[in-house]
Amino acid sequence: METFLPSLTKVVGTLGPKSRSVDVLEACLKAGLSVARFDFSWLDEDYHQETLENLKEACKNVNKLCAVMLDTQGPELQVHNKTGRPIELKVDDHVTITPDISIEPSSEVLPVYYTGLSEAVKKGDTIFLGQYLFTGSETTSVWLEVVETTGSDVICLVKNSATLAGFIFTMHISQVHINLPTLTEVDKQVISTWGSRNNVDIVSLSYTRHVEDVRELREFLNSQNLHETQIFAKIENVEGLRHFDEILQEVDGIILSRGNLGIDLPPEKVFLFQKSAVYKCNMAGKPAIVTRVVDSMTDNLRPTRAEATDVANAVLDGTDGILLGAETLRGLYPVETIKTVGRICAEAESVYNQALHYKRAVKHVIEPMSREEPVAASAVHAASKVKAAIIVVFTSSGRAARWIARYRPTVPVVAVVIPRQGTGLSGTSQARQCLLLRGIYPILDCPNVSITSDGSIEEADLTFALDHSKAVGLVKPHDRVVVFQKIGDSAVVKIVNVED
Ligand SMILES: Nc1ncnc2c1ncn2[C@@H]1O[C@H](COP(=O)(O)OP(=O)(O)O)[C@@H](O)[C@H]1O
Ligand SMILES: C=C(OP(=O)(O)O)C(=O)O
Ligand SMILES: [K+]
Ligand SMILES: [Mg+2]
Repeated sequence: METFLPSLTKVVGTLGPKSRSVDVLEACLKAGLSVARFDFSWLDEDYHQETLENLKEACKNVNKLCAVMLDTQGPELQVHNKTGRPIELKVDDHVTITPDISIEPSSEVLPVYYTGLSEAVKKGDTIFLGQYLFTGSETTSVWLEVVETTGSDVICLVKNSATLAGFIFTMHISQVHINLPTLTEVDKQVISTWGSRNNVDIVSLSYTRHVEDVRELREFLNSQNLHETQIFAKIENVEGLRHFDEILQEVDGIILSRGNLGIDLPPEKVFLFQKSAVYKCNMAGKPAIVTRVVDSMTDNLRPTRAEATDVANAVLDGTDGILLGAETLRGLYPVETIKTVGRICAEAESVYNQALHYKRAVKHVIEPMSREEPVAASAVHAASKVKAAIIVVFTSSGRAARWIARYRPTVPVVAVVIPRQGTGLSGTSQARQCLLLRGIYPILDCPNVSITSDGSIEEADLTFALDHSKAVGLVKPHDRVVVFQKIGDSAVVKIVNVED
């Protein structure tokens, strides 16, 4: 049987060839997909638009919300293999990387559109190249070591035999600064057309390296009238990690891109950065998303035991969401992958040390301290004391939902999103952005109820929330529910019983 909310932890799925029909998207949503990621490193606006239209239809058919995330290309280096013919590389052979993109890629030469490469690298540096970098059992991506540079060319030693398949290969050079803007002209173009047309909920800023990158994107979004769009910084290299604290202050959320991070860092360092970064996000009350968890499910129905354990550990670390890439984009089992990840997350949530987390969250004060936040904390505390089935929170901006999520309640939180009066905003973006927060299940308020300080209307709205929760099976008659709401200037926690 399908549960309505398979897990409190959210699943972000990258949409592509294997996940763009209405049927598959409906199945993905039912399996627990909350956020759709459109990766503009691959394919064009028309392709992504078609997928998005199908997603909208699927959402309507299954009556679920799904957030839309635009992922930028950023300063990603790519080798374009126009013919699509596979390229064989043999261990111990040499291969030359050249900025001359008029050359066809082959076993001898790999053209990449970046002129500064030979000046940026030195002997012994590590370069990775592949359609989907380093999955662990390598046959489709390659590890190269820089031997020498001649002029603008870089000569490398091949460290593992591989067949590069596909039309675009991503190149990653470990711990080397790429002198290209984080928000490129191509990205600006995509945001101003595709992003604006679809009023995207989130931009995922690939290769965020400095806080200025975030500020620049914010300014650009504002210039495009995308004031409501949130920014998630994708941390993919050591440069981004080094500036993590400043970046975290400016963004709405963090994506730990472990695909790239895992090859930028020595392997033994990855786990600690994950734990530390997720912890910082938790304390700041901002969502943390972890990527690259079940690579092997791209071609297999079951994850490896290491992958399954890794998903669980990400949940125990406090992550809000798991981002699936190749698994949903071009994998054979997009729906099964979402289901499997959801089941592992739910199992880990059931043993999550919420009490310890709660204590730490209470101790860590976010400046400036808001008066409502401690009340949100007591709502979460009350929910566990009275064994509430759910928490209901009323929010306009999503802020109140974030406060509640920060204390990591063990029960689902129904966030009723009330459009802020006089702004002309519908609240849809705010509701969908809540889909990135662990445990938060947003519902859009019934559009006809206008908000006054009149108690009767507020009661009517709680009835609406409880009826909906009953209908989807989150509560049943006689369950207890904790409500967190603002009435005028006061923040209120109350405990109610669900009626028959
Ligand atoms: N039971 C209720 N029915 C309808 N509206 C409510 C109810 N409880 C609270 N509200 C309203 O919901 C809105 C929550 O928005 P707000 O306080 O601005 O939250 P946030 O800071 O999260 O944006 C407030 O306008 C509040 O008065
Ligand atoms: C998700 C990642 O990046 P990409 O955008 O290349 O899929 C990653 O590096 O983990
Ligand atoms: K990208
Ligand atoms: Mg990446």
